[in-house]
Amino acid sequence: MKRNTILLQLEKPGGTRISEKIRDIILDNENIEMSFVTEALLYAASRAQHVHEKILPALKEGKIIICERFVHSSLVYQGIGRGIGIEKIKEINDFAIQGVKPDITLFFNIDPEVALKRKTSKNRGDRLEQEDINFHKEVYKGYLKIKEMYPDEIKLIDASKNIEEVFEQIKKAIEPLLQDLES
Ligand SMILES: Nc1ncnc2c1ncn2[C@@H]1O[C@H](COP(=O)(O)OP(=O)(O)OP(=O)(O)O)[C@@H](O)[C@H]1O
Ligand SMILES: Cc1cn([C@H]2C[C@H](O)[C@@H](COP(=O)(O)O)O2)c(=O)[nH]c1=O
Repeated sequence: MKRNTILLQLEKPGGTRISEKIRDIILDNENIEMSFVTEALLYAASRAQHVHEKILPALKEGKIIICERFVHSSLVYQGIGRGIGIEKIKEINDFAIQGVKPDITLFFNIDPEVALKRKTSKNRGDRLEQEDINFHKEVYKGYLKIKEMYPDEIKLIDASKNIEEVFEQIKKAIEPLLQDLES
């Protein structure tokens, strides 16, 4: 289908009233007793609502969607970081997303220690961000593994560069795709 060029900026992984409530439960620093399985299912549930309420209707209207974080995040954080396994996480997410598949995924490649410093410079960070640095290193390695598994779907962006340079890389990565969609 020819897509029109309206960009729909969507929040992650909330983006709807219900998804935001689920996200608050996941990231609440007080929920220290949450099991890894519960965490994985809640991310999938939040994503299911997002797909149902926002993504599918927007796709039907021919809109181009930019979404921060999608299934790959769960594959690496819950599948690898939490040790549940990529296959199980893929299974529950396949059920959640009803066949929706991104045309392209941008992976902002940066040393996990630098990323964590950036993200926690203003506050102490959410329940996931407060995990030990080794967890974040595993997640980072997980993203590299996922990139090897799906080389054509994922484009690497060097996020160690300044914001202007990062923006230029993003434009270069998505421009061919936008041209394809408009032709
Ligand atoms: N290229 C860059 N160089 C230096 N600082 C950066 C760069 N890109 C982002 N930052 C800073 O790093 C912090 C986190 O960036 P950003 O909000 O883009 O990450 P995020 O993963 O979307 O965060 P979250 O989703 O948790 O809000 C912000 O304070 C932002 O200003
Ligand atoms: C979508 C998703 C996210 N996470 C983790 C990653 C972050 O530490 C927090 C919050 O996400 P944000 O978008 O950076 O604010 O949640 C995760 O573990 N699994 C996921 O599927």
